[in-house]
Amino acid sequence: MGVQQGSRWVDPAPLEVARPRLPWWTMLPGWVKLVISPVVLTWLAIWILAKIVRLCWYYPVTVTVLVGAVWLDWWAGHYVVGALVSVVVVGLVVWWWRAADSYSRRCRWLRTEIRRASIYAWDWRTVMRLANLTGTAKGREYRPKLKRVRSEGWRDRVRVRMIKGQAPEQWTARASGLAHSFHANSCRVRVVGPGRIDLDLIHSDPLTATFPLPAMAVDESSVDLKRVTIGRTETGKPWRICLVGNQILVVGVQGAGKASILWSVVWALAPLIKAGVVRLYGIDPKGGMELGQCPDIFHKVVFDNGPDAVALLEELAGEVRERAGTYRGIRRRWTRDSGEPFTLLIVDELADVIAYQSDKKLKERAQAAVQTITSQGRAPGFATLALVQDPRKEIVPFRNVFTTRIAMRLDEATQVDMVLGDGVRERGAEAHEISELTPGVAWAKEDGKREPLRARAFYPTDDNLTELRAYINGWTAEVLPFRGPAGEGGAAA
Ligand SMILES: Nc1ncnc2c1ncn2[C@@H]1O[C@H](COP(=O)(O)OP(=O)(O)OP(=O)(O)O)[C@@H](O)[C@H]1O
Repeated sequence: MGVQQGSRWVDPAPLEVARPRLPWWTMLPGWVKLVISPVVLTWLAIWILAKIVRLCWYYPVTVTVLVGAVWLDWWAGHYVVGALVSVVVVGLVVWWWRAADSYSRRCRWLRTEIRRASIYAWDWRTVMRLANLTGTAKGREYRPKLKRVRSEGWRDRVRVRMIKGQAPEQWTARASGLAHSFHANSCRVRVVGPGRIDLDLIHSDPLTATFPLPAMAVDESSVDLKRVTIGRTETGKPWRICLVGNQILVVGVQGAGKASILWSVVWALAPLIKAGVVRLYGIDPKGGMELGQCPDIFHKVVFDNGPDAVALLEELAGEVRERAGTYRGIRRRWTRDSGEPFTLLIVDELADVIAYQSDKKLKERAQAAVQTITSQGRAPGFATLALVQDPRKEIVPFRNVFTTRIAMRLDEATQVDMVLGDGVRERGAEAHEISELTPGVAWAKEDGKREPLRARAFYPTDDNLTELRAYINGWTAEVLPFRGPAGEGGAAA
């Protein structure tokens, strides 16, 4: 005999006749059916109402327009409705054609509803089954529920209620298949609450344009060391990093744009550096190729990885210990009114200082000093911004003391795990896939936050660095009279 599974019939054995089995309630006596019919009808009415409410919730504009059109049709006739629809459609096409940006900004709801109906709701059941994301228990199929969809142009955010017993990791493992099924370039899985996840289906990269440095902060009160803006995130928000109580490691191959993070941080801090609230120390083992562009904004700067660099590190490590000692029992952590400057150590190519050092003794001293600064500098107001190309353990053995880790373009997937930690790449942080054409793009992961963040640092130009230097040193551009050979007037800065 055929066996019913849900609403489907399983083929009977050969020669066996498939006999549909009638639902149990059809066998009930007539009077029982009569008695329970009001309950059944009420339940049916509630169910239909719930479906209508659900439809209005997910497609509010479509439902409103349809209801409006039906009412107008009844009130004014078919021709009026036809003319109005034509005008609206032509208007939308012209708007999209002439001002695509404002169209996609203002008509996001339209795009959302169209994409929800035509891509996600349309294929949801099939994709879930084929991707093995459904489950069966007691002959009943359980399916993840498609909830709210939000189309933002470059990505669609699709909220999903998982089925019971399911883990976000099961979705992460199928992210690539989901991206292909829903016509996206990639898919990231974010947990938004118990049993609920967001699928970010990405269609294009919003970080292809470079971001110039913003105007310099007008005064020191407008700079917050806990929220230093160094670029833009892919959602268009400011990319902020916290310097107080934080140690930052930036990893990226040559040309990944590490220096743009460095200068964006210094640019944002400029008023504080000028006012003496922030003191910069720098080590640039590449002979000053990077920090040598603004050497005089540093309290101290060394352009090699030899004894001078190690002496500077040891001096700072000593200060860390000393300041921590003076805080003991008096204050818990550095604040602006503690009177001492906040100290930021910038090391361009950390590996040169702590790993590629030929003198073993110097190497050990440098490692010990950097470890002291990074592990104990948190409370007494010492932060480190270390840039490195190679994240291997042999190069940076104490990666875990850096509380914010930034992965720029990397060579291999395994390096992403080394920088950002296990499991972060699976959540979408594919730093090894950052394009060579987008230097400055990075994935950042802060300790204590589950989700990594994708962003692009500001692009500092040579002129910006000249301005930075002049501002911090208090130089003013003086306009001098220019006398050409013929005695003509001119101007030069
Ligand atoms: N944020 C950015 N936006 C746009 N372009 C950038 C950005 N940062 C860097 N670039 C471009 O990428 C090039 C390489 O950048 P940069 O020298 O900063 O890389 P790096 O990682 O510091 O390299 P290295 O390890 O050799 O010092 C720069 O010449 C610049 O043109």
